[in-house]
Order: sequence, then structure tokens, then C-alpha cells
Amino acid sequence: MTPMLRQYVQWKDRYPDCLLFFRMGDFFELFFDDARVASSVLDITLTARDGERQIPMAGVPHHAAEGYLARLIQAGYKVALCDQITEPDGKTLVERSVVRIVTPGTYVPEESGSDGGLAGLVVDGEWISLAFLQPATGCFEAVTLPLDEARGRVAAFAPKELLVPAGSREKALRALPDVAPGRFQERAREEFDVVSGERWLCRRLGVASLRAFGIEDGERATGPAAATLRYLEETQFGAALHVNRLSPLLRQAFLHLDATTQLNLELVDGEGPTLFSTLNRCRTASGRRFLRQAILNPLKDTAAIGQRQEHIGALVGDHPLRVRLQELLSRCRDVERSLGRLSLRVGSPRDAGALRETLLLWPELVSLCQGTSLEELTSEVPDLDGLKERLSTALAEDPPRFLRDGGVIRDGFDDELDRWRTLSREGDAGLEALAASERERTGIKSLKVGYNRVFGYYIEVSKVHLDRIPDDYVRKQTLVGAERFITDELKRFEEEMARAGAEIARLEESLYGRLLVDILAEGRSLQLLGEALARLDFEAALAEIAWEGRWVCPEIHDGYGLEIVKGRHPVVERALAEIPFTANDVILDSFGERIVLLTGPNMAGKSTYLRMAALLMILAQMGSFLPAERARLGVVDRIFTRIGARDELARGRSTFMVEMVETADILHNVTDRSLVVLDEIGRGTSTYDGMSIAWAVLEYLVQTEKRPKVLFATHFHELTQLADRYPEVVNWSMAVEEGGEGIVFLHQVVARPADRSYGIEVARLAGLPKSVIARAQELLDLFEGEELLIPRREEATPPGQLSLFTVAADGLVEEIAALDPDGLTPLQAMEKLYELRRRCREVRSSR
Ligand SMILES: Nc1ncnc2c1ncn2[C@@H]1O[C@H](COP(=O)(O)OP(=O)(O)OP(=O)(O)O)[C@@H](O)[C@H]1O
Repeated sequence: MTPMLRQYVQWKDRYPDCLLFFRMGDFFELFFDDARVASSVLDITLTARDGERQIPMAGVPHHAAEGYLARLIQAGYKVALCDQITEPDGKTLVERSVVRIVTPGTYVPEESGSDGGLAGLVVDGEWISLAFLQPATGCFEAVTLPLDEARGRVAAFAPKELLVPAGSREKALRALPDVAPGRFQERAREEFDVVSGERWLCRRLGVASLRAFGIEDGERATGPAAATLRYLEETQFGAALHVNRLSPLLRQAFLHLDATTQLNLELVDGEGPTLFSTLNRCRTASGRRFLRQAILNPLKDTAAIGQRQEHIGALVGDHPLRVRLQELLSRCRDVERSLGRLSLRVGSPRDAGALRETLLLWPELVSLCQGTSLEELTSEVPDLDGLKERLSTALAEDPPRFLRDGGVIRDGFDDELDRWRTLSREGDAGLEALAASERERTGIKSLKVGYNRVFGYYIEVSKVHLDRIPDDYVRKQTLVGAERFITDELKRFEEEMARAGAEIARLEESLYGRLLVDILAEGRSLQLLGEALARLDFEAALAEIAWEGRWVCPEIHDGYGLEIVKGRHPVVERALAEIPFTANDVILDSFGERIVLLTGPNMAGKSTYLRMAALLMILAQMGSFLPAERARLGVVDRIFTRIGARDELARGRSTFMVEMVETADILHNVTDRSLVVLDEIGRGTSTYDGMSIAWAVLEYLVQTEKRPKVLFATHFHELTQLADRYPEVVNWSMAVEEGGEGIVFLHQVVARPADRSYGIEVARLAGLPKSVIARAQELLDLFEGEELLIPRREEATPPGQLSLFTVAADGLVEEIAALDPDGLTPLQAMEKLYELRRRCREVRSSR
């Protein structure tokens, strides 16, 4: 094994869980298994280092490493960057050292979009102590939560890596079954210790007690918080200075949306359009981050909601102000990320340039907001004029991507640098003069003076003129048609140039280093600037949507009633585009009619209505305006949803199991202030089981001491009787019109139960073969005629007696459902019919 490979193996042994990027000149090389992985993930050629092809090797160009890194991180790998730390001299082995570890959770790439996110957690019975750390922005939060709430938080933060104490991976997996198992990382148990963690955090964040940030002494989440910050600093090989505070994650402040609800309502992630994609008129990446978090964490405090409403109102009311504000924002850069990248030492001079650009725009933004309610946001940002001045005078107009490319510091900023630069620039002219004088001296007109990276400066003379060269020319290199020489004068010139180059690089590095210190010294102020920009961008985006769609400002209060008049679904309305969306009311009151039982055929718009109600509630508590005629809403503390059928076969749960688990969660956790949205409970099982469950669930929601507001869509008509029994329950339905051609959906909610199911009409609309429709109609008439399966309203069985629907009846339903009429001869069909009738009669007589 060569000394270099030995060096490689030594480093690889220290970082066995990482792919080792080993710097060799202009390339990062990977060897052995790492090379195989990189070759397949990155689709790069797998070569071999040695003659016998025993050592697989793959490489990526150093200057393009970022792009390759991003793809490996995306695929879930960790990468250790082993760089050259001494200059190659061609004789001794270059020293190398791992300078950075890039992991999915700590990654902060040049472009936003695939930023990492770290979580640390300790599961303790029914509780989880959690810390979230956003490496790009330095946002660092901790909290201890009950399991179900923690799941919602983890889903909202969507960490790329979760750190857990050694030996507790399985426990964490069970507690957070929605997280991909590969994201968990075990770390030493001591790192999660609360007492030493708290002490370490205090030292690190420069406070006597974490109470300075509102964190109680002995808060269990300080253990995972310390482990998380340590991990970030360990992988980055230095202090992450932009992480300068640990905030308590205030549970009480936000409307809680559990992980299922976040998915069900397609808030930020989904295949089609989401609430996020609909609202996203943000002009900056930080605005988009703010919007995402605002959707997942709607507020509960009416004053805080009111403040956002006021700002949005100011921007809706003053169109030119909003347009100008957004125009300025679109030129602002991502201050939080640039600061984060510079703090983590992965930033480039361009990040410093981004800060300058934004600082230069800021005064205009401030004066634009002056005299409006938005002033309260801009006035929270400390004065950053000093830094702006410094960046303007020191940093070059168009800074390069890497410090080593040179040209980072502006001309005129530093006398010494200017002197060397002048010398270097004059060198070009001097070189030309030297060439001219040599041409004159030798009489060789084609004589050239040039430079290359390997041989340095040279005088080039073509072979035909070699007899004319002077004695002091020393041969340096032979080419096909020419020879290259050096002279004492040229050598002196070369040394001078090399010195100038080295001095320029040294000075630039030191001046840029000082500039970085100045930037990081203003870290907190820059974060406040970033936060203000994000918030302004978010509010302007919501104002733009509100202005465009003529949305209205809802009245938010601390009472228990919800009243939305002529509300529209913000996402579906846009998707429908040409077709007008039918507006509907939502009226619920914890102390009045608080349970709406919604019936109507499939496709009539039940799901859309339920989702609309939930989304409008979220919008309202985000501080947004609403697509409605008017609204008066009492704040809700949780929105529960049980919507749609999601199979989780991978987790060994059937659709019905998922449905029941989610329903159980709802029934256990509802409060007076909850909004519960249930769509087709019991759909996933046989008719009678399903109906019985739906009935019992609804009764529970009526009778529970808590008084949640409930929207309950069902196709079990039998349930509509409950409205006669309980004053809390009202029957609403989706109106349909029956015409000659079949039914027409009006998508209008009306205050009466649906007359019947219309299932067959919907099947006809869907284009089922005519013969099947006709047969279905026949069977339906038969069943209704026999009064067997669908009890009439007045005959419906009271809830306690639903078990009377016998197993035999259930079996019959299944059998009929499984019938394949097309596979029967007419005779067989007749026989089957008689048999079914006989068995139905038996069932009836047994009731
Ligand atoms: N208020 C409305 N205005 C206009 N179109 C609507 C409205 N509500 C629903 N729609 C349209 O009707 C389609 C069906 O709506 P939705 O899925 O809500 O029906 P559903 O009653 O829940 O049906 P299913 O029971 O089959 O799930 C939607 O995709 C949408 O295009």
C-alpha cells in the first residue's frame, strides 16, 4: 500500500460511517466501497487506482464538489471532507485532514431548498423531550411534550436527522412511527444528560441560566438540546456562532395540528396543490420558510392574530405600498441563511455580498413602512449602518465564489493591498516591455514571453531562430517547434510577481477574515433583520392573495362559536379556475348546534366542504384574510381530522385500522375548543359494522362533557335520526338536482338531510356499463322492496340494538357485493335471485 493510501485508510477508519472525500489535487477521490457507492448514486465512472484493479476509485472535480455532495446527502449519506492542508511540493506526502462532515441534518448548501434540520430527543414513557435546530438559520428550540403532540411537532419541523441516546433507537422508532428509520442516529448517552447539558449550554450561550431565554431550570429538553448543538459543532469543526439562544417552544401559543391532520388537509406537502403552494406569493426564501411554519403553527392569541391582520389590512388597503414592498423584497437576499453559512464556515464571499445587498435595501424598506402599522416590525431591527458601511467599502462589487479566486476586497480599501495589486498589474505591462526589448536585442520578431502554471515565466523562440539566441538564455522546456528559455531578468520578474501574488492572497485572507468577524459580531442584529424581512414577505404574500381574491378580514374572538358566511375552499377554488366555486356557510356553536351531520351522494362536495371549514380556520388563526363574505370565529385549540382512506400497509395497518386508530385518538383528546372533522367514518368495513361504529362515535361526541364542534360527513342515512334525538346535532346535506339526464351536483350545503344515496346515479355518471347499472337498480329495488338491508327512517333501530343486525345479514351483503352478474347465465342468475330472496326472508324473520 502506498503512503498516500495508508493516509487514506487512517482517515477512513476514523469516520467509518461517512463516505470519505479525499482531496487529491483538483479532485476529491473515493476508494474501495465508498467509490462503489458514489459511482452508483452519482452515476460517475468507477475506475481503479492500481494496475491490478484491486482498489476501486471514483472521483469528482473539487470545484464541482457541492453538487455531488448535495446528491449524496439527499440519498441519506454522510460525507467527511478530507482536504489537503499543506501545499504539494512534489517530494513529501501532502498532509491531509478531515475539515468538515456533511450530514443530512447539518447540511446548508449554497442554494436553499435542501437545507438540513436536526432534532435531538429522549423518549420517556408517554412524553418526549425534544430539541429542534435549524443549521441554516440558527433557530434553536426545546420542549417536552406528550407523545401525540410531539409527533405533530416532529412532522412540522421535518428533521433530516434525529439524535437519540445510544440504545434507544427502537424506542424512538416506536414513538415516532412516521419518521423514516434511517434518520435516527444514536449518540453517547452522556450527551443527553440534563444537568451537564444545561451547564454546557449556559456556558456556550453565555448566560448564567437558561431562564434568560424562558427555559425552566431542570427542563428535560435541555439534555437533547445540548446533544444537538454539540453534534452540529462537532460536524462543522467549530462553534456555530449564529446559534445564540435556545427558545422554549411554547405549546400553548399555537393551534395544534397533529401529523395526520397536516397530511389530510394537504397543508404543506402533497402531490397536488397544497395550502402552502396556493398562498406562496413570497418573494424570498425566508418568507417561504415563515409561511410554511405559520401554516403548521397557527396562533391562538387573539392579539397576535390581530396584529398580523392589521399589517395585512394595511397592505391590502394600499396597493402601491404592497407592490413597492414586494418589489424591494424580491431584491433582498436570504440574510438568515447567509449568516448561518458564514457562521458555519461554509459560506462564501458571495454570502457577505448578499448581506450587503440587503443592508443597502433595508433603509428604503424602513422608510416605506414608516407611518403604517408595519413600522412596528421594521423598528425591531437594530441599526446596522456600521456593518453596511464596512461591507460597502471593503467588499468587492462582485465578490467571487471562493476566497482563493482573489478579488474579494475592493480596490482602495487597504493601501498595502493596493500597492501589491498595482505592482502585479504593472507586471503585465512590464512583461510586454521585456518582450519588446528582447525582440529588439535578438532581432527575432516572433519571440514571445509567456507564463504557464507548471513552468512559470518563459521566453519562447521557434526552432528556426535558435541560432540567434543570446548566451544568457537558459533552456527551460522543449516543445515540438520551439524552445522556452529563462533569463536572470525574467527570473527576477517572476519572483516579484510570485511575491505580489502571495502578498495579495495573504492580505485578502486577513482582511476578509476581519470582515467576517465584523459580520458575526452583528449576528443577532442580522437575525432580527432576517426575521423582520421574512415576516414582511409573509404578510405581503397574504395581502396579495387577499387583494386578488377579495378575501375578507375575519373577526377573531375568544368565544366558542364559528360562523363563516359564503366561505370558499382556497385551494380547490383556484384549481377549478374557470368553474365558479359554490360558496357555503359554516355555522357551529359549542353551546348550540355544534354537530353538523352532512349527508349527500358521493361527488356532491362533502369532503371539499369539510376541508374548507378546517382550512379557513387555519387561515384565520394564521392572521390571514379569508375567501368568504364574512366570518366571526372563536379561536380553536386543535383541529382533528379523519379524512380519506390512507393505507399504511408498509406499517402493517389496513385502511380500516388506520381509520380506527385515528378516531380513537380524536375521541380521547377532544376539548371544548376543538374542531373535529370526520369524513365517512366506518367506510372501511362492512356496512353494519361501519354504521354501528359511526353511530356510536357520533353519540360519544354528543354526550362527552367536552363540547367539541364537529363536522361529520356520512353516507349512512340512518344516522340522520340522531338530529331528532339531540339538539346539538343538525342535519345538513349537499343539494342535488334530479333532471332527465340523471343528477346534477349543486355543491350547495342545505339545512336538511339528503333524501337518499344516489349511489347508482353516481355510478352511471362515472360510466359503468349500462347492464351493470340496470342490474344494480334491480337489486336495489329488490332490497328496498324487501325492506331488508336499508331500514326505513321510522323503523331505524335504536343505537343500543344495532347488534341485532345479524352476522347472517352481513354475510349476505358481502355475497351480493361479490356477485359477478356478467359471469352468470340468465338461468343461474334467476336461481341466485331466488336463493338470495329465501335467505333474506330467513334473516328478516329472525329479527
Ligand atoms: N363548493 C363547490 N363548488 C364547486 N365545485 C365543487 C364544490 N365542492 C366540490 N366541488 C367539486 O366536486 C368534486 C367532488 O367533491 P368531493 O370530493 O368533496 O365530494 P364528496 O361528496 O366528498 O365525494 P366522495 O364521497 O366520493 O368523497 C370536487 O373535486 C370539486 O371539483
